[in-house]
Amino acid sequence: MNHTANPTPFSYEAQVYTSGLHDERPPFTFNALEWEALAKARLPADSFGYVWGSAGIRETDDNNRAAFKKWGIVPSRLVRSGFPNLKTSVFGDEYDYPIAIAPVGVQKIFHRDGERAVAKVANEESVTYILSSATSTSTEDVAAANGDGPRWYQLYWPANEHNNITASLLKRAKDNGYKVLVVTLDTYILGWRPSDLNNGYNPFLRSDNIGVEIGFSDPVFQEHFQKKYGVSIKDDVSKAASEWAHIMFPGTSHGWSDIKFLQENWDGPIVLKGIQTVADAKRAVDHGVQGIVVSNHGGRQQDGGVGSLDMLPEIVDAVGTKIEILFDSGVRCGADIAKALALGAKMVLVGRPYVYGLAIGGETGVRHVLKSLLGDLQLTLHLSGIPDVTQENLNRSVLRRMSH
Ligand SMILES: Cc1cc2nc3c(=O)[nH]c(=O)nc-3n(C[C@H](O)[C@H](O)[C@H](O)COP(=O)(O)O)c2cc1C
Ligand SMILES: O=C(O)C(=O)c1ccccc1
Repeated sequence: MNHTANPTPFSYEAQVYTSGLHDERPPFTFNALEWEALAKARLPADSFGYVWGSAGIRETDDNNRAAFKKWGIVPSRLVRSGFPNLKTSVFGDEYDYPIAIAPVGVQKIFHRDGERAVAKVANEESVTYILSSATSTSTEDVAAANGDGPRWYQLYWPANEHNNITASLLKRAKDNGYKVLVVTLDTYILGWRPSDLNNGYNPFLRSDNIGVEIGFSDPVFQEHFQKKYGVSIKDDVSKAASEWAHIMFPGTSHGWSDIKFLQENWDGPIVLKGIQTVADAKRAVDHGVQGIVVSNHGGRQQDGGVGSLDMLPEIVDAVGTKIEILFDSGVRCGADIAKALALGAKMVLVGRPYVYGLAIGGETGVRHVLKSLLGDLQLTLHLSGIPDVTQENLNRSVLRRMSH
């Protein structure tokens, strides 16, 4: 199937300059590094702390950014190509753009329109939407907002004793048109995050229980809760929220042999998110999954870690011909996306930038961020003489490792 709704060449800057002639200004800055500060000015301290937060003293987060700066793009001249084609092919399907909306939970703490706004804009801009299973909007409502847009489903994986709940979550995702299952492996418990610890803030345990919608709307979880406590969810909402939080984040990891259960309960591609070593990438291949996301969760889980991009080349060298490799953590601009693609990623997940856009301006903000990143990516490739994002044209030969 082709997820290609938008075949026309992309040129956001041309649109912006033309509008400028009529005194129309973009909704907010194009400087991607200023989005964080704008979001901070808009949000309550605890929700800003939640999106900005990283583990420990933020070394992993810092290393994520530093990793991009170790590579420079070297341009080729006199290349007669038009505006670069950004289409990419993953798991046998074609997608208009090589970026996806990273799964981010509890989006209503950033804007009242939350996941709905993001899913709607993702469809309009033809960007793949990955729904977090820790969201403040149900699987079904997000699918409705996303319409015929490309969408994938991210699983926080309940412990084996709750396999019936996992099966129900997967069935709902399948029934609602989510094509790829992304299983996050690095977050069976939340990391040590000083910003949230300072605020005593866990979005699951807030009084309005904003991050538990997928659980509360799940018939198998409803039944489980009723059976265990003898009351319905609405009769003891805070107990139900804490029960759901413990199911989603059981505190201990699954093992590799548990992957089989997911394969038996999902008939599309399965992607493991959070891989950081060659050994694990090889295990993923051995266990027959279709893809991995080289990711350290944006540095939010384990501190003192390597930059996610630092690990990408060796993982691509080891398993790149056997499995699809996606990437996230630290992506902030078009050149970052180009570097991750050049190092072998098929698709790049964007996290905090679009959340900042959501916080700053709801749908308009998300649209501006996506268009900016794609416009920047496209011009960066164009001016580097790179006609498209296939490995044939966008590969390590366009990068130089810098000495600093
Ligand atoms: C506020 C927030 C919530 C997140 N929630 C989830 C989630 O529910 N599931 C998941 O797999 N990853 C989650 N992530 C991690 C992202 O999917 C992604 O790996 C990370 O944001 C990438 O790093 P970046 O923010 O530096 O781009 C979350 C990240 C943020 C910032
Ligand atoms: O904060 C996160 O990184 C995350 O994955 C999460 C966990 C629980 C609720 C929402 C997001």
